Amino acid sequence: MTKPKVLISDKMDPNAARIFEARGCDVDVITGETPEQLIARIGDYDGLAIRSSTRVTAEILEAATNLKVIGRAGIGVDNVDIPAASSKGVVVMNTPFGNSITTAEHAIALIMALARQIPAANARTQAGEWPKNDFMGVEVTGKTLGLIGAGNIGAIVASRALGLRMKVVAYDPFLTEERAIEMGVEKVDLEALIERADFITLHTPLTDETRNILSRERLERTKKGVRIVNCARGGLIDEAALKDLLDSGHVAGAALDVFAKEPAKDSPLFGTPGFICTPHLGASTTEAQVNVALQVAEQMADYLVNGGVTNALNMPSLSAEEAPKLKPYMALAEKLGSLVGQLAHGNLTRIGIEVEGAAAQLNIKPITGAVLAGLMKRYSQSVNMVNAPFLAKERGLDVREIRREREGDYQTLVRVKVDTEQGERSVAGTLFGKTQPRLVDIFGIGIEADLTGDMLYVVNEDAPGFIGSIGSLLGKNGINIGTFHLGRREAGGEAVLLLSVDQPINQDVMKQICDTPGVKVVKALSF
Ligand SMILES: NC(=O)C1=CN([C@@H]2O[C@H](COP(=O)(O)OP(=O)(O)OC[C@H]3O[C@@H](n4cnc5c(N)ncnc54)[C@H](O)[C@@H]3O)[C@@H](O)[C@H]2O)C=CC1
Ligand SMILES: O=C(O)C(=O)COP(=O)(O)O
Repeated sequence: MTKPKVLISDKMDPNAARIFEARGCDVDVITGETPEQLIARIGDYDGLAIRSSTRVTAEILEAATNLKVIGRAGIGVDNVDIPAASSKGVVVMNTPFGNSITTAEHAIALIMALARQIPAANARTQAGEWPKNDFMGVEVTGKTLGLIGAGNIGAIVASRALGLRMKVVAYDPFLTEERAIEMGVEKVDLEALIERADFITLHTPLTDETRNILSRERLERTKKGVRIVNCARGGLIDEAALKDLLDSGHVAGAALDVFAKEPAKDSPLFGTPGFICTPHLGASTTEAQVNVALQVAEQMADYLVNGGVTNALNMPSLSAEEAPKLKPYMALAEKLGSLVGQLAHGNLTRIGIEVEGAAAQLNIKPITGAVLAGLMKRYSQSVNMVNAPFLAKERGLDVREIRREREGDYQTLVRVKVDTEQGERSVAGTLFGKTQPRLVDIFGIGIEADLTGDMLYVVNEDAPGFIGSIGSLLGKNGINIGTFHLGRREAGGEAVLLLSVDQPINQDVMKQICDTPGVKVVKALSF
């Protein structure tokens, strides 16, 4: 049998190559190549091991004719086009915990560096100035740290900050009161955090929701003298606004490990008084790099040699026997979870997963995993069907599974119920033709829809002419409708319109839909 071939394309601890070889893979280490060079080379490889420098785009995946697995020695996978990898059948794995402590420690180091202006004081002292009177610092003891994102790294930062006798207030839509109490932090909403924090530190992935989370408007509402740290992802902060507010003195200090554009070689922030930066060093300790290198090589080799799946972001872990029966239900479950995640606002505290009829005869754990993965995927890049139940438990989400005999019209039904701040809401779906997922109930309104691609969700008052007005509004804006699904509570009552479109709907068109008479709720969805 020929050995699987692995390419390590980013600088990685040498333990990774050793493990690949010990586990029966051939390995090449070729770092720093251009995309064109990687495109020319990638066709030879079964596995690609990366950190954050290699961008695995759709073009690279197109050329990767033998590729079976991409392993990220680290956490963030925003440099991998996961939908493109999935559609090519390439498994994407990461190492969700290996560098968390190290990154949290970097955030704490930057908080201390800001409080005492250590980099500037160091530079001027070594230049022979002895500027003892120019660097009055602040104590962190008793100060309020605003934590945006209370996942793995955020929780470690909170524990260290509490040790420094800071008060920690945290904003995270998935943080429950119980988990906040366990962490010793006060759960707050984002606006309260912005107004109360003396220091702010970011620990979220970069998603459509978190992009620009520290916008100009929010930065302007921070406390005068606030100090800000970002060791998560560039793009979370409006860098131009940060520069203006540092210049005006409203923001006393900012420390960035990550930038919207990396490598950052000419940022306008460079040289601004109060500004500190490091070149994406959050994960750069010997300990973390050994952890992630060993783990990624073990996981990738296990997949290439034995077919075992661990920490995959786009594939469930399943035995060969169960897989074919469960897969269509899992696809349905993932879509229902994703729908609820996109539509339910506020803090989710309880999730009920009811499986009825044919599906209830199977092992429903993967169905639960798929619902939770769908539900949480907009909050965390690292979530998958394997780790979603664990993450839900860790965050204190109350997950209830119920299986029952067939009761209603459908041979099989999967229902997802969530308790939100607006009360209980539920959606349900079934399989058509044994394999095709279909939504059949949305918040108590019967409908029949395939959840796929870009979609538009509208709640409106049922009235003559409404559907035509939405159709012509989309047509006027050059947006082609793929499928069109309708449901209503009763004639003249609340109605739901769910349609698939051939391209994402921009903000301007969303606003026009919002302004259409009779519209109560509008949301762009993506599956
Ligand atoms: N600078 C560096 O070298 C490193 C950076 N990172 C980055 O740190 C970030 C956090 O990593 P982990 O803690 O491991 O991830 P995680 O998935 O454990 O936690 C992320 C948290 O962000 C929360 N979140 C999602 N959307 C949110 C929103 N709109 N507002 C507030 N919170 C939101 C999630 O609920 C979750 O609790 C990732 O972006 C990762 O890529 C990770 C390692 C090294
Ligand atoms: O793990 C992550 O998300 C990181 O950002 C670490 O990036 P790196 O592996 O140091 O390029």
